[in-house]
Amino acid sequence: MNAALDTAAAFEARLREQGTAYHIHHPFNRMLNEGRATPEQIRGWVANRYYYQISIPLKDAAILSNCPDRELRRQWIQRILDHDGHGEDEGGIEAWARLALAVGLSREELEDLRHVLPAVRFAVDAYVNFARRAPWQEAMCSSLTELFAPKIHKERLANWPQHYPWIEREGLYYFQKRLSEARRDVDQALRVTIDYFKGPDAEQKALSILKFKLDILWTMNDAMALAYGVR
Ligand SMILES: O=C(O)c1cc(C(=O)O)c2c(n1)C(=O)C(=O)c1cc(C(=O)O)[nH]c1-2
Repeated sequence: MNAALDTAAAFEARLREQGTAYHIHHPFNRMLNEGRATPEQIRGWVANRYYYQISIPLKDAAILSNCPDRELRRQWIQRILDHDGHGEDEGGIEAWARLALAVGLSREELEDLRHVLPAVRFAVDAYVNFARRAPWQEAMCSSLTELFAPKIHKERLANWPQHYPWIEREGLYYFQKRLSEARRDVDQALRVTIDYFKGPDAEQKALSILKFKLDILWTMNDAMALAYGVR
């Protein structure tokens, strides 16, 4: 029993070690969070990331469509509600739209996707397509970049108000909202991943899936750095 717990803890530690390749370390993200970005660069990032935001529920619906486990579906469906909203809750996509308005984009230019770069679109679509085709446990595992997301959201909440006082504070609500949601998401996805990927080969497979997802986020930043520059 203890050996099984040790193995699970060691596997989780290896997953967490992959955080060295998280986009928090990308020069474009570092520029944003260290206060060196121009309003145009911030607007470019927000408009491009919107494509990720609107694709997340499609990705999660694809996972649900492949998952025969009712109990897990009952938990996983919360992700779609978080982003699309339900009842009185406007949801994360609307919160992202508020961020866009706060940085000076119009709702029209956000929603018609005119600023979305081809490589960002390809990278995000690769994530959705992976979720459509892969076994649902692999697709759930690929969400584990969220292990590293609370730190990046916290950096934005801590640094953006001082570096970018021209952005209305309410615009940053999305990042606050994600702090607790991401922690809960990670608990679910970690449980599935630790249960499903047993043994060295399977663990290696999980690590390669996580790397694939890290690469998606990194590639989005590469594309934005090329289009909007890095200072
Ligand atoms: O701002 C970020 O850097 C960042 C990263 C990630 C991530 O690591 O995948 C997500 C989010 N934000 C996010 O807001 C979010 O809702 C989300 C869902 C997922 C996922 O893979 O299911 N990742 C992320």
